Amino acid sequence: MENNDEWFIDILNGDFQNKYIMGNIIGRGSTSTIHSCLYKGKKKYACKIIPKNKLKKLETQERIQILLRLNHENIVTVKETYDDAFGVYIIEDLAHGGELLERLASRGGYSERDAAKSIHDAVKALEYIHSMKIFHGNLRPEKLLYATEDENSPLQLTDIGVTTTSMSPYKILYCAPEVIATSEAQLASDIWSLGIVLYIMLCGVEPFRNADEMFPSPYWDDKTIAAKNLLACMMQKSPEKRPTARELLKDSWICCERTSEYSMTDAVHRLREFNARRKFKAATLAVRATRRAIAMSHCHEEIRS
Ligand SMILES: Nc1ncnc2c1ncn2[C@@H]1O[C@H](COP(=O)(O)OP(=O)(O)OP(=O)(O)O)[C@@H](O)[C@H]1O
Repeated sequence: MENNDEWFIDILNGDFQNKYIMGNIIGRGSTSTIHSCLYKGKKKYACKIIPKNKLKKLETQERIQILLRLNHENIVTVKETYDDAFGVYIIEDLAHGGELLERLASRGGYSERDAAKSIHDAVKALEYIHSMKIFHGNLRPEKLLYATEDENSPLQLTDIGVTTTSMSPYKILYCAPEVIATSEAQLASDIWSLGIVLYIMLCGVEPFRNADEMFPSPYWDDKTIAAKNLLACMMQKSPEKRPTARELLKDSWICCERTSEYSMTDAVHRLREFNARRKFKAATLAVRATRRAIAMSHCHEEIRS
């Protein structure tokens, strides 16, 4: 078994506590807990705490090296990392503007053009990491956060390849067919996952797997051919046939060239229901994960004493 005690800098001996004051929990995922934290009494950051028992040492060290190198306006910047016997602590920019679907669902209505603007930001982030041959591997709506509360805030991608991806039924919704079949993701798998996010944004329901009709009535009656064509390309079964992120940046719908400004009020109602269900499922997974982490930390304490 690996000795997890000293992966990087020991948080207890390092200067984490001199620099940061840990604040409230602002988010929970199935592998981590996210706190706000205050740097030198001045600037707020997010601190993501991942228990080491959910990570593989070498893989995590490599991924953290990558994360620290990333620098793009549509990616949440990782500032530094720490670790102690319990976990890895990733200090990153605090995304003040909340999650993508939360913001859309809180609006009275939104258009294909509004959806395209957000997707354009997500595609720019993918183009950047894909150009370095890095894939996200776990792209879902909660990985797309607004940097600020401003209406024109950039959308940012987070959690690039840090956690090991367990396949819960909830996560499978966003997994490309090749990931479900082989558990191996590739660059094109991110394009499929983003396609699912866009599908949900446009009609407020998830795609019906194995259905004959990809765009069933009444959900898709008022959507443009350009939007449907784009989705049909992004969600092709064969990964080789999907457009690359670079190609998507030239797509006229994504670039908002004549993209419809008609307000999709039905979609927003359905999106609110979808979002409530999504939050409930994510919270259930997070509670289970927290219980497991607490049980593990008790074991750890017992072994130490
Ligand atoms: N930098 C950040 N700023 C603000 N909120 C954040 C930040 N990072 C994560 N969050 C919030 O915390 C929630 C959980 O984060 P995330 O999904 O990355 O956890 P996770 O444990 O890696 O998830 P999983 O392992 O289930 O994929 C997000 O949905 C988001 O609301």
